[in-house]
Amino acid sequence: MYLMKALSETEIQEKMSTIDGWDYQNNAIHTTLEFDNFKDAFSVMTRIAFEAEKMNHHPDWSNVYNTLTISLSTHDVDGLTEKDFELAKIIDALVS
Ligand SMILES: C[C@H](O)[C@H](O)[C@H]1CNC2=NC(N)=NC(=O)C2=N1
Repeated sequence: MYLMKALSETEIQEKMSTIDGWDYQNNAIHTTLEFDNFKDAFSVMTRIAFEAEKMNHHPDWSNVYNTLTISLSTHDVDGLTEKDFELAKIIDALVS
């Protein structure tokens, strides 16, 4: 299995400036999304799930009613890779 290279701290800072509304903390990037209701939250989760499956890159997330909390990291390298930022951008596009 080909493993992507974990990004360096400098590369992470650089990539953080290309996404809005995400925090970098504990080797992962995080966001919280709020919707009008549970149905909207779960509908977006379903759409994200299909994209994640296509990429074979899966979010760590939790949902409480209308709120979706997402953390992205690359478990295989125990860090952040291009894929995390790629998925973050896909998520942002889905909710914008
Ligand atoms: C074997 C399988 O391809 C890997 O475990 C994939 C699946 N989805 C994944 N998702 C995330 N977020 N990180 C990974 O390292 C990862 N690895």
